[in-house]
Amino acid sequence: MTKVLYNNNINEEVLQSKKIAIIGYGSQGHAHALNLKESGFDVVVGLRQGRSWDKAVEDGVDVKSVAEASQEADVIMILLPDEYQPSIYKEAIEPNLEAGNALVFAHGFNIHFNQIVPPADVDVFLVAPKGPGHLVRRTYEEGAGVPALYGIFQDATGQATDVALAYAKGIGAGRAGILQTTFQEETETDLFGEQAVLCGGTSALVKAGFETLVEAGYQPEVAYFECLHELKLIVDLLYEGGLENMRHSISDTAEWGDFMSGPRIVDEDTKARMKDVLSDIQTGKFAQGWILENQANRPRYSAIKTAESQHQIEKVGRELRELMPFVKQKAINKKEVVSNDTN
Ligand SMILES: NC(=O)C1=CN([C@@H]2O[C@H](COP(=O)(O)OP(=O)(O)OC[C@H]3O[C@@H](n4cnc5c(N)ncnc54)[C@H](OP(=O)(O)O)[C@@H]3O)[C@@H](O)[C@H]2O)C=CC1
Ligand SMILES: CC[C@](O)(C(C)=O)C(=O)O
Ligand SMILES: [Mg+2]
Ligand SMILES: [Mg+2]
Repeated sequence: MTKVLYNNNINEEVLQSKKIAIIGYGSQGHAHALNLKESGFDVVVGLRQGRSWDKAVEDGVDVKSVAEASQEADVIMILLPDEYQPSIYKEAIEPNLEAGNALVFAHGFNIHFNQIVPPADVDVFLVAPKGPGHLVRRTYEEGAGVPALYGIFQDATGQATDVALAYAKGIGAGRAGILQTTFQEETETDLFGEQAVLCGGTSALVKAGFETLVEAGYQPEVAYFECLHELKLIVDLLYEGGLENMRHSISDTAEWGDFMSGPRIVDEDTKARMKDVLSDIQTGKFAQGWILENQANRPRYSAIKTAESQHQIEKVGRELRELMPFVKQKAINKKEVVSNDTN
């Protein structure tokens, strides 16, 4: 089995004498900054003036411009949206890099697809949590953590691995498990997972199920509870104990239906299309398309985002969640975060 590291395998001393700049205070940025700070490390956040800046100040974090934070830090973690990283790196980070600094990423996209080419005299590594930033923060506060991958692209100082592991421990990943990877493996598996299973595959499955029931004349509210709301409860069982645990909790009727109908929905053709998706990631076709979409100011991204927000499942869901105070509460917390910054 691959070696999985936990807190007691890691000595964080190497990071204690260093200043860490977290560039960006969005989903991952706020989680890394606050977790590292509470783990006892010296953190500064690099931002432009705006919503995130105000939120970080409100959270009691030291905030400076991207250039200033990069200049004074030894370890610079770039937690900006992937598509904006290359220009901000060129303008405000690269001119402030010193030999022996560490340049860090939570996703390998820009290094792997050559959008950022760092100088040879800095360490370059990734610490990539395998979960959304808000959960990196929430689980840390609960005394738990989200697993993370680490990978070394350049080891100019000979300390890159030790610093990467200390960083991963600082954000709470050592409570859940830390695995070694490469930039190529992290980039390709992360893109595949989010497109085929976690985000793209799941959204498409949920919408198709909802539409099938509504088009057959069933109430949209019933379809919403069946195909979206209950998914969280089922996924909790998967998270806690895998497929077996989920199947232990559901009825035998559901389990038989799972065995009989699941493979009719996701069959060999689906798997062949998954392989196409993976191939587009591996060849760089997906990355090229996303880079061009951004260069054109995101016309397709914006149009699809608007259309998706108007889908019937979203309208029905908004209404139903208003009537569930326990779900609504979480939504309000999230909305506050979103309205105060972009995370
Ligand atoms: N989202 C996630 O859970 C995960 C993300 N990752 C990776 O982490 C990295 C960060 O992603 P994510 O957290 O989603 O990013 P977000 O979209 O949440 O980041 C937004 C942050 O970037 C800041 N920002 C945007 N443009 C600029 C700019 N021009 N100058 C200064 N600050 C700017 C925003 O500030 P402002 O308020 O001023 O706009 C905000 O603080 C990416 O590499 C991503 O692939 C990895 C694992 C999971
Ligand atoms: C699943 C999406 C993700 O890869 C993540 C939260 O891990 C992302 O890029 O946001
Ligand atoms: Mg991911
Ligand atoms: Mg991702």
